[in-house]
Amino acid sequence: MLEASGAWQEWQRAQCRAVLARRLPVAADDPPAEILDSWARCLQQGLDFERPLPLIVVEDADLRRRRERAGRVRQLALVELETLMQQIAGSSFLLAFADAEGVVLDRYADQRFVTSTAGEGIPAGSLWTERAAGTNGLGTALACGRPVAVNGPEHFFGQFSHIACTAAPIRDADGTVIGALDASCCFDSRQRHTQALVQMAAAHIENVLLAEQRRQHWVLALHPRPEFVGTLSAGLLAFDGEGRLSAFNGRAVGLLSGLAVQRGAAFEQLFNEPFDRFLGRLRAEGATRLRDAMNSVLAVACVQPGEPAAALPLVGSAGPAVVHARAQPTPSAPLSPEVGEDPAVLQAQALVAAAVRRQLPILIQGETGTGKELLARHAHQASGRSGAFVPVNCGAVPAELFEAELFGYVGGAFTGARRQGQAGLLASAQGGTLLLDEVGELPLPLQAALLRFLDDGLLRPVGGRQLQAVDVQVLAATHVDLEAAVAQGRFRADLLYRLNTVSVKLPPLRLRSDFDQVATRLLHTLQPDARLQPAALRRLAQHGWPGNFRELRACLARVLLTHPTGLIDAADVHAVLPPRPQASEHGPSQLQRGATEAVLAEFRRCGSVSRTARCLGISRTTVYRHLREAGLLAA
Ligand SMILES: Nc1ncnc2c1ncn2[C@@H]1O[C@H](COP(=O)(O)OP(=O)(O)OP(=O)(O)O)[C@@H](O)[C@H]1O
Repeated sequence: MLEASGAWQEWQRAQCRAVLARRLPVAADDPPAEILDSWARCLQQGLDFERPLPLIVVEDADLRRRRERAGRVRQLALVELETLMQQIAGSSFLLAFADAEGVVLDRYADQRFVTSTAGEGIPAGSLWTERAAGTNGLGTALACGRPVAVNGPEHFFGQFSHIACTAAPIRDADGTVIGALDASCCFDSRQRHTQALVQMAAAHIENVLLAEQRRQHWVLALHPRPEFVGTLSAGLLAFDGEGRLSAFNGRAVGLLSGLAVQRGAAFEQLFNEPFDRFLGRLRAEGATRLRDAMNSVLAVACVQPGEPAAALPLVGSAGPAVVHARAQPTPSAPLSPEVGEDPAVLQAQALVAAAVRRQLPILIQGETGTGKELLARHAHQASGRSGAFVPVNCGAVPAELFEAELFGYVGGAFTGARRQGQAGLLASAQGGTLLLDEVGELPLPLQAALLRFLDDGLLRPVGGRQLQAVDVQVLAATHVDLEAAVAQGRFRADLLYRLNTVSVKLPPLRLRSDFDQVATRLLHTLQPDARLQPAALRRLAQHGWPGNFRELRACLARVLLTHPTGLIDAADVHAVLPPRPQASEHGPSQLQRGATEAVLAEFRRCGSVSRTARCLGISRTTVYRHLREAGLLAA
């Protein structure tokens, strides 16, 4: 916050509230602190909410000079912008790279956005400092040195209140801000994931710059788990020949929190070992572990002075000898055509693909049957990992057997165990991906064991003493609100924060914008020559679909049974749909109630859980859940 007197702060907040109240139809809460700080800076610089400033665009010659001066960071930014283009394809957006002075040097835009008024308003050469354009993504990220999102009315000038921007500054190895990336789109079509993608892109550029600019130093990549050493979650630290810290990235500060991560710090201030001894170990045995000064063990990969920067796993293609061999991800896995064209779904798909390439844990949320497992399979494919995809339903395995199932057991570990013991699911996912489906159902003691595994990547088979390191990409899926489960003490907060490093939410069928396409495609997989009349599609779209894709498939299969000719009209659809509440645009609790009522109606009609599950195309667990919610079964 700015240094300011209480009266000035009060006046400034009153101004902000007054302006927001005018811009928003309903009373708004205070905007986030970084927005208030930015508005305060704008007011201090003499800007007036009521008097927008004309856009400043630098001359062509100046733009050329700036592009030349930006050099390497611009080269890297252009590569990242191209990748981002593919990742957020389908939504209407503009991506920009600006220099440290806030001048847009390059922009990539979706055709729809570039020809809109908003898109035309952000040309190459335009100046976006707060002084020139008030609070905005690029200007505010550059001013505060942190990633920011500026949504619609949070822009200082009302003329930008139809735009949402998310921007992240880029720092060089000295920690100086040398540019920023931004993604802007129309406020109404903003996507929550864009912010994470922009931040990951900026972090990647910073890592490459650090490795390149400290080529003559020892560059270490660290993480508590070995398989994360080659990902964006790793901390990077560069040490000169004397063992003095010369550069580090933001993740390193987080991983070594509590220690003096600052330029000039001695290796020994951060680690429990003299620098020379560590180098000796590195030469002799290719050291892969280090203890920090708080005695935590970290996996480490190291690039020696003079080695090409690309030797560092997360900045180039060739891995150094000291890191585990790891399957190289495919650069951009093709999108599965089955998934659909809904922008939120495409966005989720792009985000998981980007996250697995960096081996980050992902939490996939969505109602039952929305395609969470399908998305997880896509993520596995996109990771390029050579091991197996192993899905496990945490609600289906009895709690007392689950630990053995997941971690494996040694012979004679418990009554009924096989004599020779058995490897667990985690071991079967070695080099591949484990999907923990219905992770909210994981019993509390197992949550602790899973957390321990996520922290150190070591398998502890039940009844055994030997630890085994495995390299597994962990994905989790859930249809329940895990934050609420945490509040109720049913789920560990620390585990949730590990699992949801990246989190995506799949929309239910009733809210998908591509409903007609997915229904038609699903019908064709059942009977290629079948056709849905437009009125039949409309009737289908009115239904609430508590079982989402499973229910839709079961319904289409029923229609085809009675209409083998395959030309389906609204009455045919109506005949196989149970009476139930219509799709609603209201809040989730009402939708949830609608789904429970629909399951209850079907249960009353057919009288058994199994038949209800079959008719609706949902699992029996889901039917039981709704019956519990309706009070028909004990919780
Ligand atoms: N976009 C889609 N188009 C057609 N079928 C789909 C689509 N998404 C999912 N399905 C199908 O719907 C069924 C349920 O999908 P999936 O198992 O991935 O959902 P889920 O969200 O994991 O369900 P649950 O929460 O009950 O485990 C599967 O048969 C899957 O093939």
